[in-house]
Order: sequence, then structure tokens, then C-alpha cells
Amino acid sequence: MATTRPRRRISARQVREAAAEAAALLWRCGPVRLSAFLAMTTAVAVVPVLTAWLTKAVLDRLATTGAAVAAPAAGLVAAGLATALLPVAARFAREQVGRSASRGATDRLFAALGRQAGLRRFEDPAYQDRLRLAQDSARRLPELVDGAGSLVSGVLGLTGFLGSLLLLSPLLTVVVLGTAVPVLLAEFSLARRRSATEWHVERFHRREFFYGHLLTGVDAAMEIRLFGIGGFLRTRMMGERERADAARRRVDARQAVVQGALKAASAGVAGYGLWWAVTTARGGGLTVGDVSMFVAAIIGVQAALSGLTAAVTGGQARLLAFTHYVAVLRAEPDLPTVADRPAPALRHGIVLRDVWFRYSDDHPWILRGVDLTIPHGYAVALVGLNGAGKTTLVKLLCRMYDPTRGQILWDGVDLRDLSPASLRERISAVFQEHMNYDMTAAENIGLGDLTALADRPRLVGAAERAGVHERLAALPYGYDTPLTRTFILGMDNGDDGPDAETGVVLSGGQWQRLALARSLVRAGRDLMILDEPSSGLDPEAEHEVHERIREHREGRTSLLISHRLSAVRDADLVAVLADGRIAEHGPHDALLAADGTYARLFRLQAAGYQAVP
Ligand SMILES: Nc1ncnc2c1ncn2[C@@H]1O[C@H](COP(=O)(O)OP(=O)(O)OP(=O)(O)O)[C@@H](O)[C@H]1O
Repeated sequence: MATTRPRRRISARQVREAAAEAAALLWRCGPVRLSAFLAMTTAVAVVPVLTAWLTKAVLDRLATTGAAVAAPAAGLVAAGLATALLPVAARFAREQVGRSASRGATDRLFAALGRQAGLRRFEDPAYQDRLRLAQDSARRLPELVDGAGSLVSGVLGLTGFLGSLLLLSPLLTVVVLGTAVPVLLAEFSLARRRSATEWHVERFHRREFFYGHLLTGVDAAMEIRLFGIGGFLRTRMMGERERADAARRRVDARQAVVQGALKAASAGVAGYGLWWAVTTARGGGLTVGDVSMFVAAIIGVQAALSGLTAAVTGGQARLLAFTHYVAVLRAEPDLPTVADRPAPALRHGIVLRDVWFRYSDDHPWILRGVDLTIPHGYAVALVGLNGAGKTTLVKLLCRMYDPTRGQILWDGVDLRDLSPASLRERISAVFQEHMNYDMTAAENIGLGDLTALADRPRLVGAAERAGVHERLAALPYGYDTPLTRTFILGMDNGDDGPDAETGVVLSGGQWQRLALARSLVRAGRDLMILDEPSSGLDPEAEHEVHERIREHREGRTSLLISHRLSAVRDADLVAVLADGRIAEHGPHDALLAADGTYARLFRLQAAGYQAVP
């Protein structure tokens, strides 16, 4: 699959889908709270119109001798109370609706991410841009709740005040409405432009984040200090921010000009209307109450219009951004599954048949017709120079990608026909680039098989086999010690005191043993993959680990990748990957006798050791 470039235009259909998805999400996350919020928002919108009419009634009755004023005055008091209290209650409801919807949206987003069974999407920068915008949209879902509230109050306020204005001056009503249409159209266009800009600048933000992460994290701290590259990275980081700001500045400038012109036009209409009301009242055509009503209506219409415009355009901007959320949610799985059968227990073996692979159409071929059989119960070793494609082959075996051409057969069934999750259930692996989780030691092992997480003897057994048990048992809290100095873990009492300073950092080799323990805890899997499991170990530890692995591999199907050829010599079968194909394969002795690449590399390494006096 080629890397997809995003289309920068978002269609009306996508916006409609985003609106439907957002509405459904808001409703699902709390129908009662959402209804309460909308009811209160409606009340908040109606009260000002009511207040204007009550004020007119009070003023007109005051101007008429003998007219009773108590009832409208009491109504005004009640309206004042409602004006003060309703927004507070509405805001409380809005916070609750917004937070729970945002939680729900984030959960759904990450669940959707989990349905991407392979790695391809994660290596697509366009997808990463979308993902970031989607996460941001999920977090900012409360703003859509605001938008919905403002829309309701805007429509009601506008209808109420326009109705009032219509009674006083139909002509002015038409003029006011006439100014509203260009405002709305201009704001729509601005929102679209801003949304396209946000999409465009996401690449700058992700790079800024990358540099920021380097500068603030512990991983790169040592190199940054030693090489003195902190200033250089900071300059780059700020450069990315400036590029994003420059793109936004262009939209800001356009917005300032357009909005300034439109606001001046609105103010002109309002000023003319006021002039008309005052002169008409002077001539006896309007009462004092009418003038007060007129002023309230003009202000109300303007306020409702600007609120409505902000709600509609703000909502439109959020919806445009929310299309990225929907796109991630509905993205096709990156590994098309044909039959989705559960992977059966391995009885015969795995066969790679004329496997070709490249990471994308833009990348060179890495594998060019690999034919290899890993028979059931065999320990197979794969060797080759740096970049030969050994790890790539492992990724294909775990079905992180599908071969570009050719097939990988699991007991005769194409991996494409097996569900990726069930296939991986049957595999255990230590990856060359294994993870060091900022979690406790027990969790670092238990993540290999969640059923072992609460089973301490199983965790200890795996740690013993990986030769790391003694180190873990000696930690301040034993297996419950957090292996991090970055996070405070396990202290949920909110106390950041000295207790929380318990994290421990392991050495590179110790982390590697822990990764091995994590794979060993997945006991009884059909295939064990060991991609450079001992590269960071001292010679003694390496020897010891290989001894243990050897015992563990006995009678199991395994694939070992190692540059230490002494570690692969007792494999049942050694395969040499070169130029994208299996160049040689056979038992160690046979390959030595054949005197090919393997024999040359083996002798080179052996000579290196023997050269030591
Ligand atoms: N995700 C990726 N996208 C594009 N190219 C990649 C990716 N991963 C690896 N490659 C390229 O594929 C080639 C094979 O890499 P691979 O990691 O499989 O080699 P290897 O044999 O395991 O090497 P080593 O012995 O150094 O670990 C390399 O040229 C590498 O640049």
C-alpha cells in the first residue's frame, strides 16, 4: 500500500457525518445531562426577550397614570434571578456533559486504533497528522457542547428579538437580517480556511513536539549534553513553531479585515435604527417603552447574531476538525483479512514461498523472493549482514505487514487468512528494539502474558530463566519496584513526598533480560522468535542466556537471529539472508563445509576471538 497523502479539502458529506457522530456520542455519554443542559440553555436564551418585554410594560404603565405596575415589576425581579442563576447551572451541566463525552470519544478513538493490526498506518506521516488532530478533537469535544448551547440560545434569542423588532419596524428588520447573511457567509469561509491551515500546520506541531520531547525527556539527555546540541535542537523546535504561527498569522490577518468591515456595517445599521427610533418617538410615533424595547431589540439582535455566528462558525471549525476523528474511527484496517480464521496449533511448520517485500512503492525491495521452511520443532537461525532484512522477515512472520508478493504459510494456511490476533497468540518474541516500560518490574514481565500479571510464581519463573530474578528480588520493593525515574507510579494517595522517589533504572543488559523474561512468560507458544536477544549482554551473561534459551528452545519451533555466530551454531538449521534471498541454508557443519558466506563470516569472527593473546 502506498503512503496516502491527505486531501486538504473536507467535503460537506464528511462534515455531516462528523456532526452525526458527535451528536450520537454526546447523546450516548449522558442523555439526561445533555437534555438538562439544552433545557437550561433554552431558558437562558428566552429570559432576555422576556425581560425586554417586561421592561417595556413597566415603562409604559409608569407613563400611564393609574396603571398597575406590580405584576410586570415582580416578573422583572424573577427574570433577574433567572438571568443570574440559570447560566451557572447550565455551565455546570455543560462541564459534565463535555467531560464525559470527551472521555467516551478518547476511548473509542484508541479502541479504533487497536483495530489497526499492522504497523503501516503508524509509519504514515499523514495518518499521524490525522491521529493528532483526532486526539485533539476528542479532547475538545466540550467545545462542541458549547457550540450546541450557543446555537440554541442564538436561534431563540434572534427569533425573539427579531419578532419584537418586526412589530416596531419591518423595514429595519429586513435591513438587520440583510447584514447578517454576509457575516455568516464570510465567517463560514474563514472557518474553512482556518481548518485547512490547522491541518497543514499539524506537521510543524508534530516536529516541534518531537524536538520538545528530545529536550525534556531523559532518553536523549546524555547525548544532548555531551554533544552540546541543546541550542541547536531548541532553534529547530522554535523554527517549527514560527512556521505554524506564520501560517496562522495569514488567516488571522484575513479574519481581522473581514470581521472589521462587517462589524462596521452592523454598527452603522444599529446607529441608523437608533436615530430613527428617537426621531420617530419625538414626533409621537413611538412610546418611551417602544424606544426601550427597540434599543433592547437592536442590541439583542446584534448580540444574538454575533453569538449565533460565533456558534455556527466555531461549531463548523470544530466539526471540520472532528472529521479527522471520524476518519480515524472509520479507517479501513491496514491488514485486509480475507477469511479471519483462528490460527491452528502448529503441527508441520511455516513456509515462506517466494516472499517479496518493500515497505512502500517508494521504497526499495528488501526481500526479493525468499524461500524458507521453518519445520515444526526445529531451531532455525537466521543470519545476515546489517540491513539484510532479518527483522523485516520477523515482522512479516508476526504479520505486522503482508508480503508484497508471495505467501507465508502457517501449516499450509496463508497468514492473510488468519486473524492477526490469533496468530500472535501463538507466537512469543524478543524484538531487537524491545520496549522498556516505565512500569513496575512485575508488570514489565507480566505484559508478555496478562494472565500471568497477578501470578507471581510465573513471573518469578520467567525472570529466573532469563537470569534476572536476583536483581529484581533485590530492588527496594522487589518485583513491585517501578522501573522508572520519569513517572511517579503506584502512589495513588496524591502524595508526591519522599515515598514517591522509589523508581529504579536498570542497565541496558538488565532491560534486555527483562525483555527475555517477558517473552518467556508466554510459555507454550508455537513459535519463539528471538531477534538479537543477547546483543547487550556481557560475554558471561550472553553465554548463560544462550544456554537457557537453548534449553527453552529444545523441541520447540524457534527462529533465532544473532550476529554472534557462536550462538547459532547449534541450531538445527542456519539460513543466510543476503541480497533479499536465502543464499545458503543447512546445519552449521554443512555450511562450514560448503565454504560460502556463512563459513567466511564464522571464520572471521572466530579469528577475531583467537587473535586475543
Ligand atoms: N519501517 C521501515 N520503513 C522503511 N524501511 C525500513 C523500515 N524498517 C527497516 N527498513 C529498511 O529495511 C532494510 C532491512 O532492515 P532490517 O531491520 O530488516 O535489517 P536487519 O537485517 O534486521 O539489520 P540489522 O542486522 O542491522 O538488525 C534496511 O535497509 C532498513 O533501512
